[in-house]
Amino acid sequence: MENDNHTKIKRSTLDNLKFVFRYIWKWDKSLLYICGFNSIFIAVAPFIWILAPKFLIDELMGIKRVDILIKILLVTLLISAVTKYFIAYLAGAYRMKMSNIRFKFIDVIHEKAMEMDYKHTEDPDVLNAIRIAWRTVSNPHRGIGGILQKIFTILGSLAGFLGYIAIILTLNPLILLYLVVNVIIIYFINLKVNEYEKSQEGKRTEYFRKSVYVSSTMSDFQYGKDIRVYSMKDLLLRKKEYFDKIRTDISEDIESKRYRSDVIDAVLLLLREGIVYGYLIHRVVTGSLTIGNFTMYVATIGGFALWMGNLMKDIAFVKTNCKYVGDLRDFLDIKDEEKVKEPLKVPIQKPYEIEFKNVSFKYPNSDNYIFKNLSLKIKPGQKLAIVGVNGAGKTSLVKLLTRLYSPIEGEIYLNGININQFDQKEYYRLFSIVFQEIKMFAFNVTENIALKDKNINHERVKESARKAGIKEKVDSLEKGFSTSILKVIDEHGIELSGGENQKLALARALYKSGEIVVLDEPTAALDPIAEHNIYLSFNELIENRTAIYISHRLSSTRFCDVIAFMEEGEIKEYGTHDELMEKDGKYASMFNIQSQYYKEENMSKEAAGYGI
Ligand SMILES: Nc1ncnc2c1ncn2[C@@H]1O[C@H](COP(=O)(O)OP(=O)(O)OP(=O)(O)O)[C@@H](O)[C@H]1O
Repeated sequence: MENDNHTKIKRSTLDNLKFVFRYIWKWDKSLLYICGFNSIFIAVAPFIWILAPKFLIDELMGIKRVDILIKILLVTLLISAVTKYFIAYLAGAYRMKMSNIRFKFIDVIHEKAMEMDYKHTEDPDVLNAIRIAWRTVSNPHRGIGGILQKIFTILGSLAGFLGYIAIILTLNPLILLYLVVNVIIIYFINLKVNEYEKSQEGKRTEYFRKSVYVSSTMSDFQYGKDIRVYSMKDLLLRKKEYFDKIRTDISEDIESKRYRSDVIDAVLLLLREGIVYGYLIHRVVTGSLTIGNFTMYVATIGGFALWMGNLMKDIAFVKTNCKYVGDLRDFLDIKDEEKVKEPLKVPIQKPYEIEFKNVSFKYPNSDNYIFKNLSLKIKPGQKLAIVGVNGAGKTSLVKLLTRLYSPIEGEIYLNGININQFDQKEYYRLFSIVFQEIKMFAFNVTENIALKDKNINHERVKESARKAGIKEKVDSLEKGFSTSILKVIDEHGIELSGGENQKLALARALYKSGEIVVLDEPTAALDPIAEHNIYLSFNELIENRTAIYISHRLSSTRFCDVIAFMEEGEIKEYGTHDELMEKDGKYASMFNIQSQYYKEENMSKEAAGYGI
């Protein structure tokens, strides 16, 4: 997780706490008040049953006044009941508010995940970082939720500290010293175990993420066909088992370390109890301690040791969990590529001219250049077809144009201005794109076309669907344009065919009505009639916009003004269909191979009496 844009910064516990509290203060101050009051009650609660027995026993061993005994008992019960009530009430209020705070932190993570540079989304380190960040806020008892709980318990405990010390000092300062040393040893043992657990978190999260991926694949409808037809059940189960085994091994290792620390804890406790009880009994036997005081000291020392042990564990917990907060901050601090300080307005004069000038590019974490010194100009309103074999770099070109990735060298210009100069969001608005892998959302048809849920122009949605050739199908559905796609959110949702999805994606691009149209294999899944109709209305769809059309069906490129034939990241041939055919180069050869196939097919159909 330590590349140029994603570095781990060492942050102090205090700094991480400040980060958490700054957000909570911004979102819901009342949570801090609740925690503050809670810590006061937590501080008071243990002393009620430390002091009350002393007064009761002293009275019982002395004058035995019934009215006084009843008063002590009633006051004690009342204070105890009130304290318990408030602790329970505040705990409930805390849980509710803390959930909201955690949801807000989760939103912060999601926002970052959706806004960061696209290139980060394929980086496994970043994917792990998202998971770790998510774990920091998703569990109410760990990460931020746990820190907040503990920090106020710690404050409450510190307030009670003075009470315990005052009582124990009246017995013997050495006892206090002994107890403190005892507990500090426990603190360091705990801290070591927690830090070990933290050090394993990266690996544990990595395998958790892998296991979750396989789990979700196993129950994902989209993979269901392959899983069944290729009998993939065992393969997937084995993979999941392998990932889970590594996770479990890490957890077992941590648990065994925790177990050892608990054993040391128990031995120290036994020693402590033996020594302290022995000393107290000795004092009673020699007559220097009353039974009332004996009871009070036993309760105080037991309470103090327990309290201080918990306090130390809580501090160790906060210290370790603040490191998780550090992970969350590392994720939020992942740097995007530097943007221009004062972005330019996207020019309004259209249609747009696009120019790639000496562009070189390779994907992050890869040494292979996809393009070297690529230059290409698309004139205003021109329709460019890009063709070429698989992996030639056609889609990569679109990713660069849309600023999903940036060139390593060279520039891309829009109307003569470097596209990096524009505000990214405004620049995105220019594009109507149909990507090669079509993704539908589990929302209704209208939302899938408009890609928003407010201020939708329903007429335009229908018109776009009509032009894309999907309106008839949608109208035939019981709920028409309100029908949900996929069944993830709505059990009555529908599953569209590959071609129908492609038409819907086309309708989406038409609805957006961006000034630059990019169609990456838009008809690959369409039946010949639908494809033919799209070709017929191609000019109507695109109007006079600048357009890039990527296709393997070379016949479709005739609708474009100019064709670029790509191979190994280079434009090997460039010209109109007729020019390239005349050149008799690779394009012509590819075109002839395809048309030969059609011709042969037609001939055999003719021979079979189809008479086409
Ligand atoms: N995210 C990525 N990381 C690393 N390499 C990638 C990535 N995406 C694509 N590539 C590689 O870049 C090369 C060009 O891919 P691209 O998708 O641009 O090809 P294409 O011409 O559109 O292919 P096709 O006709 O199959 O769609 C391929 O070799 C591919 O493996």
